[in-house]
Amino acid sequence: MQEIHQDVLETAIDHLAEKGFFIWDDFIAKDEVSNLINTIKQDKAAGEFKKAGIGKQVLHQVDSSIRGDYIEWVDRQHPAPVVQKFINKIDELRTYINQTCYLGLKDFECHFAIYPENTFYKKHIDRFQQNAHRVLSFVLYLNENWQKGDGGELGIYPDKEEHIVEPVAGRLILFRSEILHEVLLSHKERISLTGWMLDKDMSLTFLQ
Ligand SMILES: O=C(O)CCC(=O)C(=O)O
Ligand SMILES: [Fe+2]
Repeated sequence: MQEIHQDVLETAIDHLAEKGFFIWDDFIAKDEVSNLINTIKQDKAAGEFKKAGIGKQVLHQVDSSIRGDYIEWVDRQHPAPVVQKFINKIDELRTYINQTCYLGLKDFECHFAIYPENTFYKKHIDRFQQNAHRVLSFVLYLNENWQKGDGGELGIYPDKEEHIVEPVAGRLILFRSEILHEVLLSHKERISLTGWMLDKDMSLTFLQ
């Protein structure tokens, strides 16, 4: 491991196994947070964001009564070095989780998300028939100066317990994709980088 401290990795694994989720503050440095925010602003201005839908391919539909965010998928082709750095860190985490938990995580996918004022994402799970390969979900929040009353918290419900997670800049939440969760009504624009670790190499999906 180069970037990530061993202690926090071990704690993350323990929490994932015991509770199903782990909150990781300051996952990236402050200047990286600013760089990602600027990247989102530029990409938004360049028209890279599309209204997010539910379901994949032919079953894809846009329904604002379920989710109101706009997304841009990002991968290693994205030109911003800060995106590459984040992806490398997620990959390092994926490798470590595989070595310790044998989850067989082969790949990941991720997108930037913008929730405009007064939007939300209703209760759902990330692993379902059409997204059967999502094993772990992660969300990096990028809301500088987030304050109580701004809304847009993540509600996460493992075993009927309720946890409310504030979407503060630099915080990453990692959780098992079958856990019920929602984005509560956001009273301000809310930005994040959301992704999934997958038990399948997506470059091979044509074999499906
Ligand atoms: O942004 C969040 O807190 C969660 C987003 C989410 O649940 C999703 O995109 O599937
Ligand atoms: Fe989700």
